[in-house]
Amino acid sequence: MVELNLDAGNIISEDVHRIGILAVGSHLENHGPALPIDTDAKIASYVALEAALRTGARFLGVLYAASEFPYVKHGIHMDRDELVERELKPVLRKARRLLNLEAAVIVNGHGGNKLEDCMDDLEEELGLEIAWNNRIVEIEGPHAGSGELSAGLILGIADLRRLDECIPELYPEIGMIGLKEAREANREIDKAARICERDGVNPDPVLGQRILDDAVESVISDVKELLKIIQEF
Ligand SMILES: Nc1nc(O)c(N)c(N[C@@H]2O[C@H](COP(=O)(O)O)[C@@H](O)[C@H]2O)n1
Ligand SMILES: [Fe+2]
Repeated sequence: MVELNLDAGNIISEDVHRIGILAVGSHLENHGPALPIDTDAKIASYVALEAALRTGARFLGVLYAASEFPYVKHGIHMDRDELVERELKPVLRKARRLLNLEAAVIVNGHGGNKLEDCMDDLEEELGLEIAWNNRIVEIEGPHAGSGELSAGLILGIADLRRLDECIPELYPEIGMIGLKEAREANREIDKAARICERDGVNPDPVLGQRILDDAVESVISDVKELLKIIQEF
Protein backbone atom coordinates (compact mmCIF):
# COMPACT_ATOMS: atom_id res chain seq x y z
CA MET A 1 0.00 0.00 0.00
CA VAL A 2 1.49 3.41 -1.02
CA GLU A 3 2.24 5.80 1.84
CA LEU A 4 0.64 9.18 0.84
CA ASN A 5 2.32 12.55 1.58
CA LEU A 6 -0.50 13.84 3.73
CA ASP A 7 1.62 16.76 4.94
CA ALA A 8 2.37 18.02 1.40
CA GLY A 9 1.14 21.22 -0.23
CA ASN A 10 -0.79 24.26 1.03
CA ILE A 11 -3.10 22.63 3.59
CA ILE A 12 -4.36 23.89 6.95
CA SER A 13 -3.86 20.46 8.55
CA GLU A 14 -3.10 16.88 7.49
CA ASP A 15 -6.57 16.05 8.77
CA VAL A 16 -8.17 18.30 6.14
CA HIS A 17 -7.88 15.39 3.69
CA ARG A 18 -10.75 13.82 5.63
CA ILE A 19 -13.09 16.69 4.67
CA GLY A 20 -14.78 17.05 1.27
CA ILE A 21 -16.51 20.07 -0.25
CA LEU A 22 -19.40 19.35 -2.64
CA ALA A 23 -21.20 22.03 -4.68
CA VAL A 24 -24.91 21.83 -5.47
CA GLY A 25 -26.80 24.34 -7.56
CA SER A 26 -28.95 24.03 -10.67
CA HIS A 27 -27.70 23.55 -14.25
CA LEU A 28 -31.11 23.99 -15.92
CA GLU A 29 -32.68 27.22 -14.72
CA ASN A 30 -33.48 30.46 -16.55
CA HIS A 31 -31.70 33.54 -15.24
CA GLY A 32 -32.76 36.15 -17.84
CA PRO A 33 -30.68 36.98 -20.96
CA ALA A 34 -27.44 38.05 -19.25
CA LEU A 35 -26.74 34.92 -17.16
CA PRO A 36 -26.45 31.28 -18.34
CA ILE A 37 -28.93 28.58 -17.26
CA ASP A 38 -26.23 26.88 -15.12
CA THR A 39 -25.44 30.06 -13.13
CA ASP A 40 -26.30 28.47 -9.77
CA ALA A 41 -24.08 25.45 -10.41
CA LYS A 42 -21.18 27.63 -11.55
CA ILE A 43 -21.34 30.04 -8.63
CA ALA A 44 -21.57 27.16 -6.13
CA SER A 45 -18.71 25.33 -7.88
CA TYR A 46 -16.49 28.41 -7.78
CA VAL A 47 -17.10 28.95 -4.06
CA ALA A 48 -16.57 25.26 -3.26
CA LEU A 49 -13.36 25.01 -5.30
CA GLU A 50 -11.91 28.27 -3.95
CA ALA A 51 -12.53 27.14 -0.36
CA ALA A 52 -10.93 23.76 -1.16
CA LEU A 53 -7.88 25.47 -2.69
CA ARG A 54 -7.46 27.70 0.36
CA THR A 55 -7.87 25.01 3.00
CA GLY A 56 -6.64 21.84 1.28
CA ALA A 57 -10.03 20.13 1.75
CA ARG A 58 -11.06 17.70 -1.00
CA PHE A 59 -13.07 19.30 -3.85
CA LEU A 60 -15.83 16.79 -4.68
CA GLY A 61 -17.16 18.58 -7.75
CA VAL A 62 -20.79 19.54 -8.33
CA LEU A 63 -24.01 17.56 -8.15
CA TYR A 64 -25.79 17.46 -11.52
CA ALA A 65 -29.30 17.66 -10.08
CA ALA A 66 -31.35 20.23 -8.21
CA SER A 67 -34.76 20.43 -6.60
CA GLU A 68 -37.48 23.04 -6.71
CA PHE A 69 -41.01 23.55 -5.54
CA PRO A 70 -43.45 22.72 -8.39
CA TYR A 71 -44.88 26.24 -8.24
CA VAL A 72 -41.55 27.80 -9.27
CA LYS A 73 -41.56 27.32 -13.06
CA HIS A 74 -38.25 28.72 -14.27
CA GLY A 75 -36.23 25.61 -14.87
CA ILE A 76 -36.06 21.81 -14.97
CA HIS A 77 -35.78 20.33 -11.48
CA MET A 78 -36.69 17.25 -9.47
CA ASP A 79 -38.43 16.98 -6.13
CA ARG A 80 -36.42 17.18 -2.98
CA ASP A 81 -36.69 13.58 -1.81
CA GLU A 82 -35.62 12.30 -5.23
CA LEU A 83 -32.62 14.65 -5.15
CA VAL A 84 -31.56 13.42 -1.71
CA GLU A 85 -32.16 9.69 -2.28
CA ARG A 86 -31.06 9.29 -5.91
CA GLU A 87 -28.39 11.94 -6.31
CA LEU A 88 -26.94 13.33 -3.07
CA LYS A 89 -26.68 10.19 -0.93
CA PRO A 90 -24.92 8.01 -3.56
CA VAL A 91 -22.34 10.74 -4.27
CA LEU A 92 -21.53 11.31 -0.59
CA ARG A 93 -21.48 7.55 0.09
CA LYS A 94 -18.98 6.99 -2.75
CA ALA A 95 -16.80 9.93 -1.69
CA ARG A 96 -16.76 8.64 1.88
CA ARG A 97 -15.73 5.15 0.74
CA LEU A 98 -13.18 6.07 -1.95
CA LEU A 99 -11.58 9.04 -0.19
CA ASN A 100 -11.97 7.87 3.39
CA LEU A 101 -13.86 11.07 4.25
CA GLU A 102 -15.19 11.79 7.70
CA ALA A 103 -16.88 15.10 6.98
CA ALA A 104 -18.26 17.22 4.14
CA VAL A 105 -19.42 20.76 3.46
CA ILE A 106 -22.28 20.98 0.93
CA VAL A 107 -22.18 24.41 -0.76
CA ASN A 108 -25.59 25.38 -2.12
CA GLY A 109 -26.11 27.95 -4.88
CA HIS A 110 -29.83 27.45 -5.67
CA GLY A 111 -32.77 28.75 -3.67
CA GLY A 112 -34.92 25.71 -4.47
CA ASN A 113 -32.51 23.23 -2.80
CA LYS A 114 -34.19 23.26 0.59
CA LEU A 115 -32.05 20.50 2.14
CA GLU A 116 -30.95 21.94 5.46
CA ASP A 117 -33.40 19.79 7.46
CA CYS A 118 -32.13 16.58 5.80
CA MET A 119 -28.61 16.93 7.17
CA ASP A 120 -29.12 15.11 10.49
CA ASP A 121 -30.53 12.04 8.74
CA LEU A 122 -27.74 12.15 6.15
CA GLU A 123 -25.10 12.30 8.90
CA GLU A 124 -26.72 9.38 10.69
CA GLU A 125 -27.07 7.22 7.60
CA LEU A 126 -23.71 7.99 5.99
CA GLY A 127 -21.57 8.27 9.12
CA LEU A 128 -20.33 11.70 8.02
CA GLU A 129 -20.22 15.06 9.81
CA ILE A 130 -21.99 17.39 7.34
CA ALA A 131 -22.24 21.18 7.16
CA TRP A 132 -24.96 22.62 4.88
CA ASN A 133 -23.71 25.98 3.60
CA ASN A 134 -26.48 28.17 2.14
CA ARG A 135 -24.57 31.47 2.39
CA ILE A 136 -24.66 32.25 -1.37
CA VAL A 137 -28.48 32.06 -1.45
CA GLU A 138 -28.76 33.99 1.83
CA ILE A 139 -26.76 36.98 0.59
CA GLU A 140 -27.24 37.16 -3.22
CA GLY A 141 -30.73 38.69 -3.12
CA PRO A 142 -33.42 38.10 -5.73
CA HIS A 143 -33.14 35.37 -8.37
CA ALA A 144 -31.15 36.68 -11.40
CA GLY A 145 -31.14 40.09 -9.72
CA SER A 146 -28.28 42.52 -9.07
CA GLY A 147 -26.45 40.23 -6.63
CA GLU A 148 -26.46 37.12 -8.79
CA LEU A 149 -25.66 39.13 -11.93
CA SER A 150 -22.77 40.88 -10.14
CA ALA A 151 -21.32 37.57 -8.94
CA GLY A 152 -21.69 36.27 -12.51
CA LEU A 153 -19.87 39.37 -13.76
CA ILE A 154 -16.86 38.60 -11.54
CA LEU A 155 -16.83 34.95 -12.69
CA GLY A 156 -16.99 36.00 -16.33
CA ILE A 157 -20.29 34.19 -17.02
CA ALA A 158 -22.42 37.33 -17.48
CA ASP A 159 -23.13 38.92 -20.88
CA LEU A 160 -23.69 42.61 -20.11
CA ARG A 161 -24.36 43.41 -23.78
CA ARG A 162 -27.87 42.09 -23.05
CA LEU A 163 -28.40 44.10 -19.86
CA ASP A 164 -31.01 46.30 -21.57
CA GLU A 165 -33.08 43.17 -22.25
CA CYS A 166 -33.16 42.31 -18.53
CA ILE A 167 -36.81 43.22 -18.08
CA PRO A 168 -39.45 41.02 -16.40
CA GLU A 169 -41.90 41.48 -19.28
CA LEU A 170 -39.43 39.59 -21.48
CA TYR A 171 -37.89 37.36 -18.80
CA PRO A 172 -40.44 36.78 -15.97
CA GLU A 173 -37.88 34.82 -13.92
CA ILE A 174 -35.86 37.97 -13.22
CA GLY A 175 -36.43 38.51 -9.52
CA MET A 176 -39.28 36.04 -10.11
CA ILE A 177 -41.32 39.20 -10.71
CA GLY A 178 -43.41 37.53 -13.42
CA LEU A 179 -43.79 34.12 -11.69
CA LYS A 180 -47.28 34.81 -10.32
CA GLU A 181 -47.92 31.33 -8.91
CA ALA A 182 -44.57 31.30 -7.09
CA ARG A 183 -45.15 34.76 -5.60
CA GLU A 184 -48.60 33.78 -4.36
CA ALA A 185 -47.30 30.51 -2.89
CA ASN A 186 -44.13 31.75 -1.21
CA ARG A 187 -43.77 34.98 0.79
CA GLU A 188 -39.95 34.90 0.55
CA ILE A 189 -40.19 34.84 -3.24
CA ASP A 190 -42.77 37.63 -3.30
CA LYS A 191 -40.62 39.78 -0.99
CA ALA A 192 -37.56 39.26 -3.22
CA ALA A 193 -39.66 40.10 -6.28
CA ARG A 194 -40.75 43.42 -4.71
CA ILE A 195 -37.10 44.24 -3.93
CA CYS A 196 -36.17 43.52 -7.54
CA GLU A 197 -39.10 45.61 -8.84
CA ARG A 198 -37.89 48.49 -6.64
CA ASP A 199 -34.16 48.23 -7.31
CA GLY A 200 -33.99 46.85 -10.86
CA VAL A 201 -31.00 44.79 -12.05
CA ASN A 202 -27.68 46.61 -11.69
CA PRO A 203 -24.35 44.84 -12.23
CA ASP A 204 -21.77 45.94 -9.65
CA PRO A 205 -18.31 44.30 -9.56
CA VAL A 206 -17.71 45.41 -5.94
CA LEU A 207 -21.00 43.77 -4.85
CA GLY A 208 -20.18 40.64 -6.88
CA GLN A 209 -16.71 40.27 -5.37
CA ARG A 210 -18.09 40.87 -1.87
CA ILE A 211 -20.75 38.15 -2.29
CA LEU A 212 -18.20 35.62 -3.57
CA ASP A 213 -15.59 36.47 -0.89
CA ASP A 214 -18.21 36.29 1.89
CA ALA A 215 -19.44 32.90 0.64
CA VAL A 216 -15.89 31.47 0.34
CA GLU A 217 -15.00 32.68 3.85
CA SER A 218 -18.18 31.08 5.17
CA VAL A 219 -17.22 27.69 3.64
CA ILE A 220 -13.66 27.98 5.00
CA SER A 221 -15.09 28.55 8.46
CA ASP A 222 -17.31 25.45 8.06
CA VAL A 223 -14.19 23.44 7.11
CA LYS A 224 -12.39 24.67 10.24
CA GLU A 225 -15.40 23.80 12.44
CA LEU A 226 -15.57 20.29 10.97
CA LEU A 227 -11.81 19.91 11.46
CA LYS A 228 -12.23 20.59 15.17
CA ILE A 229 -15.02 17.99 15.38
CA ILE A 230 -13.14 15.20 13.57
CA GLN A 231 -9.94 15.94 15.53
CA GLU A 232 -11.81 15.44 18.80
CA PHE A 233 -12.41 11.77 18.01
N1 LIG B 1 -35.19 29.19 -6.91
C1 LIG B 1 -35.80 29.48 -5.79
N2 LIG B 1 -36.66 28.58 -5.31
C2 LIG B 1 -37.24 28.82 -4.16
O1 LIG B 1 -38.06 27.92 -3.67
C3 LIG B 1 -36.98 30.01 -3.50
N3 LIG B 1 -37.58 30.24 -2.31
C4 LIG B 1 -36.12 30.93 -4.07
N4 LIG B 1 -35.89 32.09 -3.47
C5 LIG B 1 -35.41 33.29 -4.11
O2 LIG B 1 -34.58 33.15 -5.24
C6 LIG B 1 -33.20 33.38 -4.89
C7 LIG B 1 -32.39 32.20 -5.32
O3 LIG B 1 -32.09 32.33 -6.67
P1 LIG B 1 -31.14 31.20 -7.28
O4 LIG B 1 -31.87 29.90 -7.07
O5 LIG B 1 -29.86 31.24 -6.51
O6 LIG B 1 -30.96 31.52 -8.73
C8 LIG B 1 -33.19 33.49 -3.41
O7 LIG B 1 -32.20 34.41 -3.01
C9 LIG B 1 -34.56 34.01 -3.11
O8 LIG B 1 -34.65 35.37 -3.41
N5 LIG B 1 -35.52 30.64 -5.20
FE1 LIG C 1 -31.72 28.85 -8.62
